[in-house]
Amino acid sequence: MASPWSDRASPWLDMAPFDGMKSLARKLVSKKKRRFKQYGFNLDLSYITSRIIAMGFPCEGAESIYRNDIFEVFAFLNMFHENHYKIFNLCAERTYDPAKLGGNVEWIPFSDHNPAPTEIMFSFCERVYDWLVADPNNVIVVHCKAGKGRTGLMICAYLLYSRECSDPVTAIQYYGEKRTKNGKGVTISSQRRYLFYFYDLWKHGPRNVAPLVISRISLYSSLFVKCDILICIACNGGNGSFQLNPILESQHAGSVTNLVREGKYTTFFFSEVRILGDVKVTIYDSRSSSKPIFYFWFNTSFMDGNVFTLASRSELDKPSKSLEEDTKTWY
Ligand SMILES: CCCCCCCC(=O)OC[C@H](COP(=O)(O)O[C@H]1[C@H](O)[C@@H](OP(=O)(O)O)[C@H](OP(=O)(O)O)[C@@H](OP(=O)(O)O)[C@H]1O)OC(=O)CCCCCCC
Repeated sequence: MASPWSDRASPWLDMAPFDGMKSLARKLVSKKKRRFKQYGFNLDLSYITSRIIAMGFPCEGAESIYRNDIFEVFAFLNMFHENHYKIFNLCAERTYDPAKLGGNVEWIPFSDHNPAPTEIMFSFCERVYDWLVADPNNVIVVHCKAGKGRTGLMICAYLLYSRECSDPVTAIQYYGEKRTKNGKGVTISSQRRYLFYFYDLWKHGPRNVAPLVISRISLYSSLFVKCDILICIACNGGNGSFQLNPILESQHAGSVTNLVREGKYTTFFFSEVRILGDVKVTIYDSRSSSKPIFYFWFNTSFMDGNVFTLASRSELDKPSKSLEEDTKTWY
């Protein structure tokens, strides 16, 4: 899709040109994301469609050396989309004064490398739709920190909601191509899983929110034979919020009724761990419980059958480099 701007002179050209160091730092931090480098701008920003813009976080001060400068973003938006842009900030770990970007900013904060409950995905799509349908010149700008994963999850949801893409695989591929040079936009496994959940709900309507009981967790990897594993399970009780309440922390006495190790298999048995709605399972090594070995999310309404299996390392979120490719886990 062609970029929707004329060849008007850029006021930004009047500003002092970026020096080599700043340009290099921005390029390196952008990694494989496509940048907007025209009319004197140098922004971590991509047009996904002519009306959907993805970008990295708008910063001030030293961080604007290697990320988007909030004042440059403001100049860009007012040059090409004055009075017709709405910004969605998905970044939980930082924010800014919305007035510095004209004030039309909605904050939907969620954590880096994690999905959003489908209820929040639908609410986002409804607000985007209302804005875009209000005026044919209106555009949306979606960002998180890098403007890649969380941004991609929500933009792909809208591409499905608006039927600009026919299915999640197409949406993920399309977004990946428009946002990155290597086609890798939405790469976190649980973010992709939640996009399939969203698509199922969009196509087939709501599901019954099903409570489940976890009685065992099995892990297959030589790594688990050597370390003491901590398992943390939290869920939101099906209320569609980001607020996850801890249901189980295996280091607490009584949570684990038995632990069986056979070769590379490690199986934890629990006394009736009840879960409902969005569930996050996090596996730690007790010796370094600051950084998980891996984690993942699922929703109990999408559990077809009694076993939830992640059959390879690539299905885990941010897996430790020490996990083999054939790592498995099932519940
Ligand atoms: C001279 C500069 C050399 C810098 C080289 C840095 C090269 C480099 O790796 O830059 C990138 C890093 C990290 O970059 P960011 O700080 O922007 O972090 C990214 C962000 O968390 C993405 O999530 P989201 O915000 O899009 O939701 C995530 O994608 P996902 O969640 O999908 O995995 C991505 O992981 P990924 O890359 O896909 O694995 C992270 O790299 O930047 C910094 O560390 C900023 C500090 C840079 C300090 C610069 C000081 C001047």
